[in-house]
Amino acid sequence: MSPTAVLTVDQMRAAEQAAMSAGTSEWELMQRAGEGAAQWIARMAGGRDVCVLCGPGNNGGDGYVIAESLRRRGNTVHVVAPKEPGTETARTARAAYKGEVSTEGLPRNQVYVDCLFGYGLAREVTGEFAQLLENLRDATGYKVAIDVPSSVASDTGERLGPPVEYDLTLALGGWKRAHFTMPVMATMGVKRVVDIGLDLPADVPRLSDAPRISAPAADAHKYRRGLLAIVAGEMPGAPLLAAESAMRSGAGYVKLLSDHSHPDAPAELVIESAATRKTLSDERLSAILVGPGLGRKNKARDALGSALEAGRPTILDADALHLLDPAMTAGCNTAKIGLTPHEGELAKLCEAFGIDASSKFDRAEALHAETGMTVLAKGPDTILAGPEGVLFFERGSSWLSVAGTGDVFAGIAAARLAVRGEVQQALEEAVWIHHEAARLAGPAFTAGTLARSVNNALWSFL
Ligand SMILES: NC(=O)C1=CN([C@@H]2O[C@H](COP(=O)(O)OP(=O)(O)OC[C@H]3O[C@@H](n4cnc5c(N)ncnc54)[C@H](O)[C@@H]3O)[C@@H](O)[C@H]2O)[C@@H](O)CC1
Ligand SMILES: [K+]
Repeated sequence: MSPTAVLTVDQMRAAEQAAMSAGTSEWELMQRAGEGAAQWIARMAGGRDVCVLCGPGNNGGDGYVIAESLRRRGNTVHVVAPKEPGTETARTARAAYKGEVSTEGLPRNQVYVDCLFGYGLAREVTGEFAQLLENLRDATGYKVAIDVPSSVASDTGERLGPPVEYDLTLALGGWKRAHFTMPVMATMGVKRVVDIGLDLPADVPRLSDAPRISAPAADAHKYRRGLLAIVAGEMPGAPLLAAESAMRSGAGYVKLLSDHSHPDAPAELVIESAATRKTLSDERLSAILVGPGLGRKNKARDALGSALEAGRPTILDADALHLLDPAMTAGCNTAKIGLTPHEGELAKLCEAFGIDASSKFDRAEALHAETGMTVLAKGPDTILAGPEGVLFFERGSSWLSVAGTGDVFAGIAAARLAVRGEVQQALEEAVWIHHEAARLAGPAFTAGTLARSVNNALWSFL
């Protein structure tokens, strides 16, 4: 079992099929899933009454196993099932449940366990099922989604029925993509995987694990710890913010290449005149950041061209992503380049590189596959596509939705690249550091406060 694997419905079905071919029956898998979920629910419920909503498929089957397990533990259990089970295994589970079943209505003030639909949900939820989900949405009580919320498509996170806010979501056997896709991932409450003993594939997208960040070597000096050059442009504020966060992300030396006067710059930031081909070809440069505040005029295009020509490990953000096209990257070692687009920039890049995909996941994956560049698709959900595969992330603070946090992120990413040298590792670390800095910065922070929280965020990963 690889607990971080994030699977499509087809991959999940294949893993279950493999277990069944190896001799474990579907009923055995359902019992493991239901019993595993019931252990969590029993803990959360204490002695409270539990209401289990059962659908017509195997997700409903899990519900009957959960209901019977909780009934045996002494909880008062109500099952609401508008339809009789339609699969053989769910019928077995139904027969094993020794309590009452009603076809409609929702008792009040319960611990609600939603087993109407799992990954088999294939179309819009209507009729009595939609009514039940609306009742569940409006009910007061602790709400648990089994496997996935019942109105959500597992592969895409698409909403196919009334939205419900859950307190706990128990993924059965492994994560599905919907668990890390906005906006539905924000409705799932605490998320946990219930292990049912499946052998999950290793070559699939996975959930990022917290990184380990090393302190500098005992004999480190500023160049060995990484020298980062930040290429400024038209607007002075954004590259300065990126520099503020980069200086606190572990690199030994951060230079801002800018013709602005920067009266607010901290004394420890080295500011040199604007980037030229010559300054960017300095062999000591461990990484280059281009994009924040760059502008989109000819001068900006030239600066980007010089940075790409230098061939150093490079992060491209903001305006650089608007200027980038296949002609500019031709001849570059794209394995050294990381892109950090938000949604609009990702769409623009896909247009420039001729990629026809619509979901964030597909766009990020295809852009990496097409160009060789590593793509960090930012936003309230985050997808990283690079040579090591695709990574999903848990959500960061929603206070990050303020101007300048992207510049702060770019600074962290570029500094980690200067330290690590590997683009995908640097971007993965940067997401964690950014989220942790946001947590430490508290509510309603500004980008400047966020940038100044970055060094303390590193504590969590040492
Ligand atoms: N296959 C296995 O080995 C295991 C499956 N498990 C459970 O099985 C679930 C998947 O089961 P199923 O594939 O049976 O599918 P689901 O139980 O998710 O639901 C699909 C059922 O509902 C119907 N349906 C789909 N969309 C509908 C709609 N909008 N309105 C009305 N009916 C609709 C389908 O025709 C099918 O009967 C998983 O999410 C998980 O909970 C677990 O028991 C673990 C083992
Ligand atoms: K469900």
